Amino acid sequence: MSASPISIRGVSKVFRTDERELAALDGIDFEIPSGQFTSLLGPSGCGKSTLLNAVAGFALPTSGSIVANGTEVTGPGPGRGMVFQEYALFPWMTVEQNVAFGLEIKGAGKGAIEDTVRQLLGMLSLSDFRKRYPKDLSGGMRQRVAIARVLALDSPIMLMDEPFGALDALTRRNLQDELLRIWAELKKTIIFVTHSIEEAIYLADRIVVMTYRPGTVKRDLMVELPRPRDPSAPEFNALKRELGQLVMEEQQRHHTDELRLAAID
Ligand SMILES: Nc1ncnc2c1ncn2[C@@H]1O[C@H](COP(=O)(O)OP(=O)(O)OP(=O)(O)O)[C@@H](O)[C@H]1O
Repeated sequence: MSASPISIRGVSKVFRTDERELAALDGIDFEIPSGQFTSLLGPSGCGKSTLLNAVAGFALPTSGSIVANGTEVTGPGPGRGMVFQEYALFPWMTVEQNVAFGLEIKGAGKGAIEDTVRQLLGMLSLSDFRKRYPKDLSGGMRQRVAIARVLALDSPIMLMDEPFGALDALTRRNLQDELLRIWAELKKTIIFVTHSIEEAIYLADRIVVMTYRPGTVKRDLMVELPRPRDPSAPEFNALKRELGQLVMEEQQRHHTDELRLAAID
């Protein structure tokens, strides 16, 4: 694999509706090296999901280009797996059927599918739940299945859009720890969208802070704290304050913009 499995080059995105044009992203430009855990951080409306969807190939940029695994992104592809906040599981399938689904579509053999599913269910502590249906699982368990399902495809790139946003604090921390363990073991390149500053610092090698509309890169910094990270450590809190200031500036712009739009309506 090349040193930069993801290159984002001059990416802009404009949404056009009948009434107006909305510039969601403007001139985003950065490279993500292999195996890096990058977090996109920013308040609501700064284009985090839009950028992630562009890398996934779900909604392409208006201008600029994205190269993933050496190939220009022109649509979704097996080299990039996506985990959403909403679990996106098939409700009529059991846990093991959900995890096996992508492998069946790929045409993998029965034995290979069984081996992979067994290994992933073990890795995510889901073995005892393999015959259950999503409705009989907690939110945290469902999100484990969603992660296992993406891992089954063996994509070198994992894209995660606020995957733990709907979970309670304890479950969230458990899954963050699991994700770090899996990331270290499988050496995935991850882009993780969050609006939680603490989550970004806890997880990421690198944090890209985005500006409110149009989304641009406001700050791009490496998190040098050793792992496992301690959210009560002074260095952790110093970084939290620094990032909090940056995010708050953008939140303020969001607020001002909303007031301006309300005045126009
Ligand atoms: N399909 C669309 N059509 C029109 N506008 C859109 C569309 N998708 C997103 N937008 C707008 O683009 C901007 C960026 O949205 P996006 O969802 O990427 O932000 P975000 O940072 O991920 O926010 P959140 O954390 O709330 O999901 C927002 O103003 C949003 O309303």
